[in-house]
Order: sequence, then structure tokens, then C-alpha cells
Amino acid sequence: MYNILTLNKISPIGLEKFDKNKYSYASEIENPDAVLVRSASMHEMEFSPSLKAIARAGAGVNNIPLDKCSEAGIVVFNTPGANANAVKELVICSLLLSSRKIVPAIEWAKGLKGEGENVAKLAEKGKSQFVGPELKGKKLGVIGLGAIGILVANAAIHLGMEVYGYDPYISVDAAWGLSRSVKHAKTLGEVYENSDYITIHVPSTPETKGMINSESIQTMKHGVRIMNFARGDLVVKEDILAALDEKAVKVYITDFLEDEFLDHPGVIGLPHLGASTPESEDNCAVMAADELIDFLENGNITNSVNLPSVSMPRTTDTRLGVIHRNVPTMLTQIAATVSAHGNNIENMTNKSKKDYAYTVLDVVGDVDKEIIAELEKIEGIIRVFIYK
Ligand SMILES: NC(=O)C1=CN([C@@H]2O[C@H](COP(=O)(O)OP(=O)(O)OC[C@H]3O[C@@H](n4cnc5c(N)ncnc54)[C@H](O)[C@@H]3O)[C@@H](O)[C@H]2O)C=CC1
Ligand SMILES: O=C(O)C(=O)COP(=O)(O)O
Repeated sequence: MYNILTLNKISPIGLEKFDKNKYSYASEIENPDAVLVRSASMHEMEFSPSLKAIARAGAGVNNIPLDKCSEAGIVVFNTPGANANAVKELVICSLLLSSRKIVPAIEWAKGLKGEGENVAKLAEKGKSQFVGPELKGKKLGVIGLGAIGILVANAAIHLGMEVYGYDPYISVDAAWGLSRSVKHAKTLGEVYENSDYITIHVPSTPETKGMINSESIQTMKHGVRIMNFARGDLVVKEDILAALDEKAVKVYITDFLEDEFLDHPGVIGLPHLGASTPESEDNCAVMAADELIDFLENGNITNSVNLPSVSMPRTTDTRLGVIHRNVPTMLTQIAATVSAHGNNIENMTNKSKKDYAYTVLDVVGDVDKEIIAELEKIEGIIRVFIYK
């Protein structure tokens, strides 16, 4: 039996993927083999030695201690693109909210309650205070052209906006998916200088944290509207509040709430709703469950953020999965150890990702615990899994 610990509400459609004869899952479970998580922070968690994998049903993995996981041989997965459409739709909604004063207009309209026959007349009289510009013809800067950024950029082109896209690490697949009408901004400065609206779609990393700050805001157009559906810490809270007070930033729409935002007239705050659609929750949970099942049962890795993708059809009854450092002589030492025990290696594959690598070996014959112990003693080998 495999034990799956769930740390957030995970869509039942994903959980149903786990065969009840082989898996138990619960929000409290002893010795988990794997964790299924959304946004819950795992930074302070103690990991049981039984833990082999963590699947983030979503995109951002800043709630997971990646270095600690890599050093413990825990594979961390996410579900690229599975919730991107949900975020795109809310960003498009936010572009409109930031322009057309929809939220204050709705609040004001509620105040007409009790005016009876005069409501329509009062509405016509009062509406001029809620005039706001159209999106068509305006310039939108999209920072980060991954699963979400591309969808937002392409949708904004269809709304008649002039779109500047910035992503120095754009993947080939993403570049293929981007509308040819999106202008290629070569620097962030180009985005800041030109944009009437800016939307951020990058992960929170040491490079991106605090990227929206007093200095960067100074280079933006006066009265720029900023959307942040990526992570709260990409924007320096004190700096955005000061810029809003000075009207340098007209509106800040964020999915990440802070106490100071709640009553600020320039902020529209949402309670991290970007991915909260049934469709996204299902997509993410199904993808995360599939990734865990294929890893726990076959040692195949797809969509890991700390280890390479390695998938090989099973060709023998016994498989070894070896997580090791990306250094010379690992493969020769692994092969020599397995061969010394008389096990023929029928098929083997190896891939690396930055400092780490993963090797899968389909071997003939039974593999005894001794081989595992011997392999784990080799310097550079972090963890060995056996699949039968
Ligand atoms: N509000 C919500 O509910 C959600 C928020 N998110 C957040 O949005 C982020 C992006 O999500 P996806 O588009 O699905 O991820 P993704 O991994 O497909 O795209 C991220 C893009 O950012 C680019 N990038 C990285 N560093 C950059 C930098 N310094 N400058 C410019 N571009 C850079 C990458 O090259 C990549 O193309 C996630 O990391 C997560 O933090 C994601 C889903 C839901
Ligand atoms: O996928 C992401 O990065 C998100 O921020 C979505 O978070 P959630 O799964 O809705 O808690």
C-alpha cells in the first residue's frame, strides 16, 4: 500500500485516480510515500524518511523547500499549464476592473436601494463619476511568457491591445504558441516605458522577488495599472502603496492580500482566486495524481521541478531508480555495482537537471537489499528506489 498525504483540498476527480487496492489517502496519514499539495507552506514541515515525492497540484512551488527535497531524494512535481486558462480569464477580468471602475460603481449602485422610482434617474445622473478608458489601442506589458503569460498576451491582442512581451528564458514551445503580433521586449525597461497596463506572470525566485519597487515604478508611465496574479512578494508592498498614494500607479490588482491593501482605494484585492475554478482544480489534481502514480509504481518522472524528466517503458520485472549528483563516474559505478551482483542491465536511461541526475535501470533477476545498501554508500548517490 502507498500512503498519500493531502495538505489542501484536492479535487476528488484526481483522488479517484488512486486505486483503492493500492493507495490510501487522507489529510492525516502516517509515513506518507507522497504528498499532494496546493498552496500550503511546507517550509517548516518535517519530512518522514518514507517520503519519496511531492506533487504540487498547480504551478508555483515557492511553498516547497526544493533544496531540502533534492538533498533528501524527494522528487517534486508540479502541473504545468493545468490552471493557466483560469488565471488568464481572471487577468482579462482584472484589466477591465482596473479600467472601468466596475467595483466602485457596483458599490455605489447598491447605495441607491430604497430610492424606488428614482433609481434609474439617479443612476443616469451619477454615472459620470465612473468613466474609465477602453482597453482597445492601449499598451499591455506581459512579464513572463509561460503557460499563463502567453494566454494573456494572445487574448489581449484579440481585445485590440498593443502587447509587449518580456521573457529572457522563454521556452521554444511557448514561443511557438505566442501570437506574432506580440512585440518582443528585449528589456524590462522597454516594458516599463511603454505600458499603460502591466501584468506579471513569473515565478517567485531570488531574481524576481521585489522586481516591482520604487525604482522600477519610477521608470513606468505615470498612472500605470498593475496586475499581480503571480506572487505577492514580487511587488514591494511599501513601494506600491507609496506609488498609489502619489498616483504614479493608478490601480494595483492583486491576488495576494495584505492588511494595508484591504481599505486602500487604489487596490483591488482578491483572495488568491486565480486557479479557483472547477476545471483547473480537476486538471491540476488529475495531472498531479498521474505523475505520482507513474513515479511510485514505475519510477518514471514527468514534470519534476528538481529532477529531470525520465520515462522508460518497463522491460523487466525489476527496476532501480537512482537519484544522484550530476558528477563524473556515477553511471560506471552504478552499472559496476549492479553487474557485480550478477544482474544483467537490460535497459538503462539517464538524464540530468542542474546539479542532480536520475538513472533508471531495468535489470534481470531479483535485486537484493545488499545492492541498494552498496549503491547508497557510493559518494554522490542520494537515494535508490526499487520497483518490482
Ligand atoms: N494566482 C494564482 O492562483 C496562480 C498563480 N500562479 C503563479 O504564476 C506563475 C507563472 O505560472 P505559469 O505561467 O503557469 O508558469 P510557467 O513556468 O509556465 O511560466 C513562467 C515563465 O516565467 C518566465 N520567467 C522566469 N523568470 C523570469 C524573469 N526573471 N523575467 C521574465 N520571465 C521570467 C519563465 O521563462 C517562464 O516562461 C507561477 O509560478 C505562480 O507563482 C500560477 C497559477 C495560479
Ligand atoms: O498554481 C499556482 O501557482 C497557484 O497559485 C494556485 O494556487 P492554489 O492551487 O489555488 O492554492
